[in-house]
Amino acid sequence: MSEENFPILSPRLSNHRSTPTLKKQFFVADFKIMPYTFDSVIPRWLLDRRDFKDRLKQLTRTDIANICSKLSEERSGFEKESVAKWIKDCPYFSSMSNRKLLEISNLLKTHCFVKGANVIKEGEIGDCLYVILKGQAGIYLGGITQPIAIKHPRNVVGEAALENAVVRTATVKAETDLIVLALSCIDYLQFAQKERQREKHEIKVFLKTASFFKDLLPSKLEILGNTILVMEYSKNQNVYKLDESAHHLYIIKQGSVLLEAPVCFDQYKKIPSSLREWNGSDTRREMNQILKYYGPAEFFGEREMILGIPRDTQAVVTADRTVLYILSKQSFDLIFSHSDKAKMLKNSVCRPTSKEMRENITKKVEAINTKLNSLLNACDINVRPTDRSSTIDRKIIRKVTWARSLAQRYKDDLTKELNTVGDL
Ligand SMILES: Nc1ncnc2c1ncn2[C@@H]1O[C@@H]2COP(=O)(O)O[C@H]2[C@H]1O
Repeated sequence: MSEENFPILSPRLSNHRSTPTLKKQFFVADFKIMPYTFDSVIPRWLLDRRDFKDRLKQLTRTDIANICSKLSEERSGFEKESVAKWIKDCPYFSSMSNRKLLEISNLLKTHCFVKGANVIKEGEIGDCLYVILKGQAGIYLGGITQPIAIKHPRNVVGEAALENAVVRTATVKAETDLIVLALSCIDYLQFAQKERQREKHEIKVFLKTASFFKDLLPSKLEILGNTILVMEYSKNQNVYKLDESAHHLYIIKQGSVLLEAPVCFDQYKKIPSSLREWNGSDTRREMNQILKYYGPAEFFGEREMILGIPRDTQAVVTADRTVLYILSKQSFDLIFSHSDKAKMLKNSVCRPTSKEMRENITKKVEAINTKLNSLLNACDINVRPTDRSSTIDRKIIRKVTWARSLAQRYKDDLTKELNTVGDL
């Protein structure tokens, strides 16, 4: 939600002295849902201040938790609208109509969990779903100690059991102190189920735009649409890391992701130990080689899952608010035949061998080093007056200074390039 669209929530803000009509507006807003926005009452210069923006965000978030801890009859129209606006920003609810969002937001109740507490236990019957308001929740499968995913605010957990009428598919743990908004199973069935079915239909239509999924049989597309989970990621968040077990395939709904592989290589470093002697030692360096960028309607993560190996690449989100559809291995195996998987493997991004990647990087490093050395030579920074007894020519000093600064500038640029060579 952009700051301009933040509803007015804080009573402290309502006492703003420069806006005498504000009290009246609040009074009216309590009876009628009115689309007031911050920038209609707070001066732009104040809204643009970073500390003010941060405080505003904090207040808004806390207030959502406060509003949802009241009984629904005790919430004002304005408060209901604020919660509805907040959940519209969650990918799970984003396509619902405003009227529906208002209905649902009125049913949400605040729950708090301390760090380490179980929010959901795998195998139990699902009685509600949760929208994360503050904190992080880890998803754990079958007693594995490492989470298969970490969910952040605006993500939903516990929807799968309600939507597919199955027991809880995973354990969800509070990774930090956690504030969530709960929607009970009964309320979900009565108010959200229909909208979710419509959304699932839209997911199926979207999946048909993704290569490989467009030719799927309708029955398989049905399973795909019904079992797929949606999750939002922020920029630089890892979708998966190296050596993790491969449990999922990911389809990009919006945003972008890059796939990279680490390359280790030994560097021989020489350090002078005396006037004529050098000591050398091998140091191990690791660089990430970018394999591919993925955008909307593309999918990734299938290769290791099909081969049954741990992740030998890592996937990193490169755009804020990237939304991914997640397909579990179980559903994947149900939908795709052996020949489908073989075809997928053939089309999947070709991961160069470590040797190839090493050679590739070494070549680039050498090219940069050559460039650097020729630059330093061209600058001729060791120029000295030939006549030892004469005083050093001022012109030469100036030339040396200039040449040195030029060399330094290029050296800095090239060193930077050298450090990021893995990204080339
Ligand atoms: N692979 C996954 N990725 C992200 N979230 C998951 C995954 N598997 C299960 N979950 C979430 O964990 C929840 C456990 O309870 P549910 O099965 O009701 O709903 C599940 C999803 O919200």
